[in-house]
Amino acid sequence: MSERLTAERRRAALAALPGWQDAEDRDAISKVFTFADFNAAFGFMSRVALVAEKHDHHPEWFNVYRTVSVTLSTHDAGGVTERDIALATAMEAIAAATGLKA
Ligand SMILES: C[C@H](O)[C@H](O)[C@H]1CNC2=NC(N)=NC(=O)C2=N1
Repeated sequence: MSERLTAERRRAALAALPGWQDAEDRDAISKVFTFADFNAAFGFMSRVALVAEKHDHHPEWFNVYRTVSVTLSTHDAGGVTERDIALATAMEAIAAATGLKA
């Protein structure tokens, strides 16, 4: 669970996660979510926070009004692992239920 992904696994995982891409400046994955309004953005963050704490795996994120910019990596592994893919997948499900802007 906490070894860095092979290039092949990483490509396949990203292909299944719309909007997620390799971070520009480090070994991580990132996405900018845009919600309908601040309420939806903060509701998303609140729900994700509960999942993150449960998994003991936490996003780096930055919120401005209705956007939430997220970066995920596994610090101990120095890169992207299945733990990041699992959290990104959970974030997709939560975002879909939270009021994403079309
Ligand atoms: C001690 C604790 O398990 C670690 O610091 C956890 C906490 N949350 C974490 N979150 C993320 N994204 N990466 C980590 O490596 C990480 N490590």
